[in-house]
Amino acid sequence: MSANLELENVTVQFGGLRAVGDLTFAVKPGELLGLIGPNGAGKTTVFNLITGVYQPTAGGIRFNGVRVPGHKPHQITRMGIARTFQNIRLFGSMSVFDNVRSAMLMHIKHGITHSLLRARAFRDEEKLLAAEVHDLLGIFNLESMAEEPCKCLSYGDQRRLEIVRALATKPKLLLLDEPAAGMNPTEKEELMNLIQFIKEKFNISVMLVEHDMTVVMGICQRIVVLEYGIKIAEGTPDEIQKDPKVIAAYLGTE
Ligand SMILES: Nc1ncnc2c1ncn2[C@@H]1O[C@H](COP(=O)(O)OP(=O)(O)OP(=O)(O)O)[C@@H](O)[C@H]1O
Repeated sequence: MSANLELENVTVQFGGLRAVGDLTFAVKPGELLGLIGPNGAGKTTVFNLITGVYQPTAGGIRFNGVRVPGHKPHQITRMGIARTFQNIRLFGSMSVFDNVRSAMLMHIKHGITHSLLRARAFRDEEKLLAAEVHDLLGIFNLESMAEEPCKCLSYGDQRRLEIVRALATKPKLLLLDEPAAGMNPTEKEELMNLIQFIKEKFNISVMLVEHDMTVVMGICQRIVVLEYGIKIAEGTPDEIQKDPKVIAAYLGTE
């Protein structure tokens, strides 16, 4: 099932700095929503609020009706929210396979004590797990590199692997933080296709933070625009591109 995320009047204050102020928006089931704004507008902070890295000073966040604040990041991952980061965060010397396997372990039912008591159940799950990892790597054309240390992969492949790692936790909502950073035009084109493919294939909602306007305007169904932590606009890519507030605050600074 796809996801429904609601932020209602969310504020977060860091000492004297209000990084996000009174922010309300929703990501609907199956939607691809863009979150844009100039540097320091509060986009990554919003991801950190949704994933439990920060707690809101005020306001509410609900995911499929369940309150998010108060839960730890790994509990929120289990609720079905996965993310990638601005800077690639893979285990460089671990193999591609093990990077994806470690993310998928989130879903192993049996703990160590249980495994000792029921070695067979553990072995069965390990086999299932390995098969699922290979399936995922196959879908994303990374199967032939499964045993390579992931630091040997090209930059584009590492970015793709990060997305695969996030998908391995079986999310209903995927948060992508600047996935096109450092990519050339061909890689960006491939990334746009990949994001749309993922959304359809896995029937998930996607939230995209991205500075590249070709990518944002090309694939997002709706866009929320932040400036100094405040929402200044929300609408379709067409509406956003014509919005005078957005042009002044954001596109005007390009
Ligand atoms: N833990 C923190 N403590 C203090 N200030 C913070 C913290 N996290 C973020 N900020 C501040 O909040 C503001 C928003 O930062 P954030 O990283 O969310 O912006 P952004 O829109 O993602 O920027 P960019 O596009 O450059 O990545 C900035 O002024 C930042 O310095």
